[in-house]
Order: sequence, then structure tokens, then C-alpha cells
Amino acid sequence: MSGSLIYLMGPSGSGKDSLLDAAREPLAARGCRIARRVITRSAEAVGEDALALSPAQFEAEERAGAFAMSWRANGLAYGIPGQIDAWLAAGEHVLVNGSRGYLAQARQRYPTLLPVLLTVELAVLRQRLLARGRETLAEVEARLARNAQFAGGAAVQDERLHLLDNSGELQRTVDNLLGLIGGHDPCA
Ligand SMILES: Nc1ncnc2c1ncn2[C@@H]1O[C@H](COP(=O)(O)OP(=O)(O)O)[C@@H](O)[C@H]1O
Ligand SMILES: O=P(O)(O)OC[C@H]1O[C@H](OP(=O)(O)OP(=O)(O)O)[C@H](O)[C@@H]1O
Repeated sequence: MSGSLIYLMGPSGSGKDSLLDAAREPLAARGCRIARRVITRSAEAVGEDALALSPAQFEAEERAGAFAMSWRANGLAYGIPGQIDAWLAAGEHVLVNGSRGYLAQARQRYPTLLPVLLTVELAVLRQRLLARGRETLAEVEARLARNAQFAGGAAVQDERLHLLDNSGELQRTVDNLLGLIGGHDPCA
């Protein structure tokens, strides 16, 4: 039987990378892998353990069919390696750091995916983006504006969506993610 795909989404700064880092070991213990993303962001950028490619390299990989999923946002290109299909086919569960803007397309390819939306109060979001210090003030404002476009939109009103609040302690969010996943069996 094929494994389940957990598609994690959330605004920039909501804590997706932090959550995945903190949940890595307990997820692995439940037979759930976290896909390593390919991003056209410099390798020095603080944050997740993603593979950095230049835009030209990314496009070449994309054309060659290297990605199971790929999208553009925040002036960057993001890809999920095609390797996840082999993992899923082998019955392994896979968690990906996805995009709200790409959810509909992701669903077309993986109709049974489990969509999880990480949420955080707006004031906390702004403060976390500023404290992270990775983006310029203009880039932070652009990310908040992108988030405002999603608020109330189809991707966040979907009744199949599982909401996970990360306004408080990260460990509580980790526990809630594990509970959510366990409750839907993929990584139980
Ligand atoms: N529950 C939390 N409490 C306090 N700070 C957090 C929490 N979750 C994440 N952060 C911090 O918020 C910032 C954004 O988190 P990050 O994981 O980079 O978000 P994303 O990957 O969604 O853009 C980071 O500086 C991180 O340390
Ligand atoms: O359509 P959206 O839901 O807005 O998502 C667009 C992209 O932004 C996020 O990137 P990322 O996690 O790299 O954000 P970060 O740069 O803040 O870490 C998310 O993971 C998507 O790749």
C-alpha cells in the first residue's frame, strides 16, 4: 500500500521550518520522511536544510522532470524532488513543506494528500519575520501582503484543511502535529 503525503502550509514566518526541525525525530520514529526542498535561495540563507540552486539550474532540473511538485513565490522557485514518489510507492509516509498557492495543483497530482495549515496571529507573524532577520523590511512587508491575500481565500477555507496554531509554544505545536497525523493514521 502506498504511503500518505502530508502537505504542510503556512505563511512565511509561521514556523514551518522550526516545526519540521523539532518534529524530525518523532516523525522518523513513525516512519515519516520530510522531503528536502530545492530553492533558488542562497545556501547561506538562515533556515531550513534546503538544496540551493541558481534560477537557471532550477529551470533545467524542472524541464528534466526532476520535481514531483514545483512552484514560484516570494521571488523564489521551490521544488520537491521526484524521489518522494518512490518513497510513497514503497509505503513510506512523506511530509512536504508546501505552498497555499499550489495546493490545488498538488491535490490534482496527490488527491489523497492530508493538507495541514500552520496559523499564527498576525502581530506575532510580523514580529517573528522581523526577529528572524533573513528578509529586508520590504520583503517582510511583501510576505505579509501575500498572507493577507490568502486570508479568507479558498485555500484556507477548505473544509478538508487541518489547522494547527503555532502562536504559542513550539513544543505544543509539535505535539499537535503528531496527534493530527496519528489521528489520520499516516504516521501512526
Ligand atoms: N512557536 C514559536 N515560538 C516562538 N518563535 C517561533 C515559533 N515558531 C517559530 N518561531 C520563530 O519564528 C521565526 C520564523 O520561523 P520559521 O520556522 O523560519 O518559519 P517559516 O519556515 O514558516 O517561514 C523563526 O525565527 C523561528 O525561530
Ligand atoms: O503560497 P504560500 O503558502 O505563500 O507559500 C509560498 C512559499 O512560501 C513559503 O516558503 P518558505 O517556507 O520558504 O518561506 P520562508 O521563505 O519564509 O521560509 C512556502 O513554503 C512556499 O514555498
